[in-house]
Amino acid sequence: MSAYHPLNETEAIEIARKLEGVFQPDAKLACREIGDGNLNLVFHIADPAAQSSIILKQALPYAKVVGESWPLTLDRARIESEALILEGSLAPGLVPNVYLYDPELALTIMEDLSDHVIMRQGLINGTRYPLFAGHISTFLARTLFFTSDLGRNQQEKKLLARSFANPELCKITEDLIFDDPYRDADTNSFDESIRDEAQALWNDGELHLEVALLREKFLTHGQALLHGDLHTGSIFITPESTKVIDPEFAYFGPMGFDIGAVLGNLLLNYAAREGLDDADAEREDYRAYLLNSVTDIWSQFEAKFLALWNESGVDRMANSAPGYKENYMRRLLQDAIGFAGCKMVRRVVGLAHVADIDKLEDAAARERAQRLALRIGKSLIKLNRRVVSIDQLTDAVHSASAAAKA
Ligand SMILES: Nc1ncnc2c1ncn2[C@@H]1O[C@H](COP(=O)(O)OP(=O)(O)O)[C@@H](O)[C@H]1O
Ligand SMILES: CSC[C@H]1O[C@H](OP(=O)(O)O)[C@H](O)[C@@H]1O
Repeated sequence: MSAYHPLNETEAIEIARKLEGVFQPDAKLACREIGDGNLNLVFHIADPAAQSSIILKQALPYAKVVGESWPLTLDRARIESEALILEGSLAPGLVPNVYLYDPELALTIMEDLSDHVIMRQGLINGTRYPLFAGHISTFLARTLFFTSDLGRNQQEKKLLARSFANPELCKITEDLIFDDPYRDADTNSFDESIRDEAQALWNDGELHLEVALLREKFLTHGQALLHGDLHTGSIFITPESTKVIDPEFAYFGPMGFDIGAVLGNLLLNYAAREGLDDADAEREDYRAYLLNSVTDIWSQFEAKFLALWNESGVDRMANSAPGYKENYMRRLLQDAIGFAGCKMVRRVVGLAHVADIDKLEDAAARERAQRLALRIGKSLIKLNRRVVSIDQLTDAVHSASAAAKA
């Protein structure tokens, strides 16, 4: 019989106490369940006297945000811990250390990052993170390159892909990002005041073609091992340090999906500022910072990825075919921009929104932010296959902002 059951705080303490080399045997441990995500339990366990602490994350057999009516595999705890360990080896210092994975209880014990803040909250507070573009571009370039056919032996890559099939979590993304927002689905959730926008999404054939093409990529293009859910709620940050958490959606998919997740979530914060009553100059200054971050992330990613390719490329044809690298990087940029747009649309009309917009208390302000996020998202989706430069993203964002004000 399986020993699995959701833990309470006392049980979490007992498990943490057994972890070698962390707590003294007689330590007085305190525990709080702090999970604020959509899926799992997260326990913070600390010995305040010794100033030591750990995080114990346990998968529930269902999606917490919906309840027991939405069963979900416990194997996602294995995927998350294996992905964290692999990412940590490829991008040292950019993910938490994993101390233990227990398959029976579907739990992972990892480094406590409570001295960082969740980036979504940091952006909502208006904090700037000058090192972020450098850190996240390194994370993306190294994890994506070294798990792709460009940087890894292709037979080994196929074997690795077996452990990251992750069909149940992929299905969540396939539905919530690439299908439900474009039809009158039960899972959708939006304010009545923007029903006209939702209906426009359901009836826009040009948009549906682009989303169907991006969905096809998500379904079929096993380019590299993705984090799979790289939004700003999956990033812990300080001005000096960046740590990526929560890769339970990891699978072999199109690289642009991870890049687009980061860019799209920065742009959701940009759109949310439409609803803030900051003095205009201050608001536009922060928006300029966000857009600069977006272009820096892409430029630094491109440079780092190409440097890795030039130094460590394992595929003779890909290394030497004239024009192939340029073609590859252009397709990556196009995918990133298309996926960024999809990520924006789902967070306004689909299940599971973002605090940047939802926490705007004034209904009219929230509506302005939602409409702008949709305008930007749709424009990026429609633009994606025509993009040749990251500047086109910036232009599209400026045009959408200007049109929203007109
Ligand atoms: N390593 C960690 N250190 C400190 N807090 C953490 C850590 N991992 C998760 N948390 C806290 O738990 C919350 C939910 O974690 P997350 O991994 O995003 O769960 P879910 O998979 O349910 O979305 C985070 O927003 C953060 O507050
Ligand atoms: C029913 S899961 C909805 C949504 O939640 C996940 O995010 P997180 O684990 O960070 O809370 C993921 O983005 C899913 O699309």
